[in-house]
Amino acid sequence: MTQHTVRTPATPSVLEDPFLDRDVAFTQAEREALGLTGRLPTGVLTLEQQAQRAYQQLQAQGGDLAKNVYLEQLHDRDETLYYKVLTEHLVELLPIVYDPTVGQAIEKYSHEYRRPRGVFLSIDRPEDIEKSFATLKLGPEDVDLIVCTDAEEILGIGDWGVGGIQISVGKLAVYTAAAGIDPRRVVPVSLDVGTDRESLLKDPLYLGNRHSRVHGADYDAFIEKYLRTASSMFPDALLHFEDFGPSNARRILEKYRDSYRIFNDDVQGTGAITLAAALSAVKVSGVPMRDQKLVVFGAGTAGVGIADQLRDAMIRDGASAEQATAQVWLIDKQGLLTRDMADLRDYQQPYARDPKEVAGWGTDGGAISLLETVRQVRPTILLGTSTVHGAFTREVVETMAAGTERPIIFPISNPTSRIEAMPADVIAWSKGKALVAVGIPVPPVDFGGMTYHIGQANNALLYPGLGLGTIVSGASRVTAGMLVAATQAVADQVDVSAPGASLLPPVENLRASSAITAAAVVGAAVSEGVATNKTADPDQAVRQAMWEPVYADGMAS
Ligand SMILES: NC(=O)c1ccc[n+]([C@@H]2O[C@H](COP(=O)([O-])OP(=O)(O)OC[C@H]3O[C@@H](n4cnc5c(N)ncnc54)[C@H](O)[C@@H]3O)[C@@H](O)[C@H]2O)c1
Ligand SMILES: O=C(O)C[C@H](O)C(=O)O
Ligand SMILES: [Mg+2]
Repeated sequence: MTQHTVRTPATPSVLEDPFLDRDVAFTQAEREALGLTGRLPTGVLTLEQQAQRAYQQLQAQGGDLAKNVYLEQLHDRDETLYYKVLTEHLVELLPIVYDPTVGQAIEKYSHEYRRPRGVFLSIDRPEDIEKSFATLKLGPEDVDLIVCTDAEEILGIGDWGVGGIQISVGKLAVYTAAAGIDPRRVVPVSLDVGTDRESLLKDPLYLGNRHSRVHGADYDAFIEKYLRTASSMFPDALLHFEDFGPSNARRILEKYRDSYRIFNDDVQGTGAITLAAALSAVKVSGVPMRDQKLVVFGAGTAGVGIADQLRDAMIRDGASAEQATAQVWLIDKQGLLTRDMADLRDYQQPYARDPKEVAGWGTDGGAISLLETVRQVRPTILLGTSTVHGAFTREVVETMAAGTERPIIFPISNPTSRIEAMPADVIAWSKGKALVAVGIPVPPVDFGGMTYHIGQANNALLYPGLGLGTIVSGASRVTAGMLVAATQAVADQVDVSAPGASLLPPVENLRASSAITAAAVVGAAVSEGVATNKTADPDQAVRQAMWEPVYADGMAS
């Protein structure tokens, strides 16, 4: 019998490692030294030329999902090139790697799957958490940031099981593109606790745990084990929680915020960016923050997170706690929330109204509707976090505009299929009076001879800077003061003096804007006494920390 020798891998390992690979940008000398002789076409291109080619290939993809898949493949091949393309075309590509296209990538995850990225932790094998992180071969000081999701409430599209890994990947891509967080020092995580989506459970190609969602003590123990293991293996890492369901997002944050370096993006990031947009809008409307009246439609994780931040801002502006709380009205599936309702969530309770106060209000099948609430309250701010497409009807917007001179209207449910109203409609229905921001990127709106620039009230305009500031300061906790500093830093970057101006900084400037936000966060972490790296010059510390997509000088090693 012929003796076969063991076959060496067909592709040299350096070409398989996305942090080392430069493909045809390797020089002849590098090719020689790395054992790549004869394994690449002779031509040597620069990073810029490779980025041009990749961008051309991207343009040839048919549709946004195909572009997302193409970019993920590039991400898996050459991280530097991926981030070069992404940062150079951020305005165009953010909606592809992030919201709204990331929603499709999540829904189609098991079918579009090419290769794994991230760490997949299963509730059926909690004993594997440590072993799984250990396979990364990263030391205790090697990780700055971990984004995890259990995918129960992805954007506004619900439960997508293991496909949720793509929101962890997308959020991290934004952290790097927007704030220069080093992509070698981050980890995306899927906490696979099952799914209640029948179509996934029945799909033979579904890649996640094939059972319904686990709740209760086993779920809690799994989350606690994740937190304990991640923070003891990587004590410097910020632990970002994304798209958990309404019964867990806030509960986990409240339980662990004082003992771990955790951040819930949907509660805290969303609250902070929406407050930044509201601060800009208040400058235009002239109604002081302490006198604002807020109606929240969709009183879940994001809605109440925002309500809390706006209430705190009213208090900082001089309102008493009682007055500020009384200036918030929450509406959920039951209609306007009142204290006599048996099924209120604990975080909704502080804002539930006294039934006596609303006794004479019109009801529809027993519930007080959004329209009736707007009619009665004459709110100055209307927020949409309900996932109900079209809920802000013409009548609602017209009623809002009849009750206040410059209504502030933020339909921020994502993705586009869930938005409560499109900005062009809100502006037209309010005859150009409404001050609008939404979660997705939208083009400017022309109305009545004016151009209205619509700010993107998406936590992506805030969390990258907050994260960078947390990492640079080595903050042991993400404090309320750090969130306020981030909010104020974003709001301060906006000039609303021109009519139709955006309420938030443009995505074009996201890198510069995130650096400013990060420096403010470092300052707050130092003054709040949670910084472990105390720097005298936050701006410089932040700038130095920002990773750039370049092939480092010398040989890849
Ligand atoms: N722009 C941003 O930065 C940002 C950030 C976080 C969340 N969001 C969006 O906000 C939406 C909600 O996200 P979440 O994490 O708070 O989800 P969630 O499930 O915690 O909250 C949604 C709430 O809306 C309520 N709701 C559903 N149907 C309703 C109806 N017909 N009438 C009134 N209320 C209704 C639900 O009962 C729930 O309380 C999503 O679309 C998400 O994409 C946007
Ligand atoms: O992911 C986004 O676009 C924002 C937000 O975190 C959301 O859940 O919608
Ligand atoms: Mg989210």
